[in-house]
Amino acid sequence: MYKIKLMNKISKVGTDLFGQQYQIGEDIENEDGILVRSASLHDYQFPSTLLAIARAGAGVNNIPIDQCSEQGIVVFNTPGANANAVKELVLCALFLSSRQIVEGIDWVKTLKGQEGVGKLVEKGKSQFVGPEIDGKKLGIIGLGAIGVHVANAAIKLGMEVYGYDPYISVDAAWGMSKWVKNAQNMDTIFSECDYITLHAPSTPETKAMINQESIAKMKDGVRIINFARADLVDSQAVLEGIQKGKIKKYITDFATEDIIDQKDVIVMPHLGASTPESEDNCAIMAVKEMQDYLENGNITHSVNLPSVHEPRTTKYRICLIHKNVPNMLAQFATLFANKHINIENMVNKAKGEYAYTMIDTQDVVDCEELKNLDHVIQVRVIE
Ligand SMILES: NC(=O)C1=CN([C@@H]2O[C@H](COP(=O)(O)OP(=O)(O)OC[C@H]3O[C@@H](n4cnc5c(N)ncnc54)[C@H](O)[C@@H]3O)[C@@H](O)[C@H]2O)C=CC1
Ligand SMILES: O=C(O)CCC(=O)C(=O)O
Repeated sequence: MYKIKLMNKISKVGTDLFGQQYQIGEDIENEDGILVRSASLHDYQFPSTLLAIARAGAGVNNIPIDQCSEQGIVVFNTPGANANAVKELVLCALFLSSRQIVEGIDWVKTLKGQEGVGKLVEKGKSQFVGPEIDGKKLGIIGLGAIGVHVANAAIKLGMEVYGYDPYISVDAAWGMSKWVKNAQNMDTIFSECDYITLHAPSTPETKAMINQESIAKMKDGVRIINFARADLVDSQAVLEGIQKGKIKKYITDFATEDIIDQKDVIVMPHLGASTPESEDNCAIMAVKEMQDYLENGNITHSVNLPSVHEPRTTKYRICLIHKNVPNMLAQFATLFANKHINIENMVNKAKGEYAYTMIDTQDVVDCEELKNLDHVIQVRVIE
């Protein structure tokens, strides 16, 4: 029986995929796996039983990745599973940033009870004029699953699109419209674009990338959209930019105390991925990743360990998480040889400081001896 703890509401379409051998719930203790959306795990005490965390979503800044790696906990996410949902809301944000829609709607509500609402509307509407996006320049920082979707859609809407991503993947580049201009640096985005949208993860490198200095390089009247994470933007610098008339609008999916009631700031309650389609997609992908790891040791879409996937052909599979240092495989092979256990298949891959080895055998091995080897973090036998 595997125990799965739910840290957020996860779509039933996904959790229903867990079979009879799973116990799932919010109050589970000593869990083998955690399913989470945006809940923070930074202060969560991981039980020694925990093998894997699956984030039903893209951003993993709510999970202490280094700590997980040190404890041999595999962390998965669900790349691209919510990208279309976010793209659609970013397109909405583009229009909200241009056309004073929210402000206009709020104003209409203030006319309740007044005589001749129709006439008042026609008289007052000129205060809510805003430009069309057709022909304007959009800068996209981060061309991953979401950035590429947004770029392609914006091209179709007639925008001139500039993209910046120093680590763009081959897949993302293949999926992107050829009309997207390759910005060699962020300054090109800042100096050229009428609209700037952020789609890079929260990392030490992206922290406060929108700040006083970068805002100073932007065009007057720039509109900034942030559906990535709050900490990519120095909100005080944005408020200052708005006050000075440099920034026309700031639209974000992340509520922080200082911006929620400010003029020319529109704050959404982290709604980017909140569609039934995206919630189902993320849950299904996260559950499948978790199941395949717990039952077969296979790793797909992990952010801290390499992708390893092998069909099962033997009675036992020994899964080892260890440091990515020389001589590990030789030590494993020697230990198996000394026990006269034949290795029928062995695969080893590394990601950064950590590595993962799967060894398939017909005979069981004593885990304690493997665990006692230097640099071995976790040993598990799957039958
Ligand atoms: N508002 C919401 O509900 C959601 C927000 N997100 C946020 O959006 C981010 C992006 O999501 P995806 O596109 O699915 O992830 P992704 O991993 O497919 O794309 C991220 C892209 O950012 C690029 N990047 C990394 N560092 C960069 C830098 N310093 N400058 C420019 N580009 C950089 C990467 O190379 C990658 O291509 C997530 O990390 C998450 O924080 C994601 C999903 C929903
Ligand atoms: O699960 C959610 O609603 C948040 C999605 C998100 O921010 C992400 O996938 O990074």
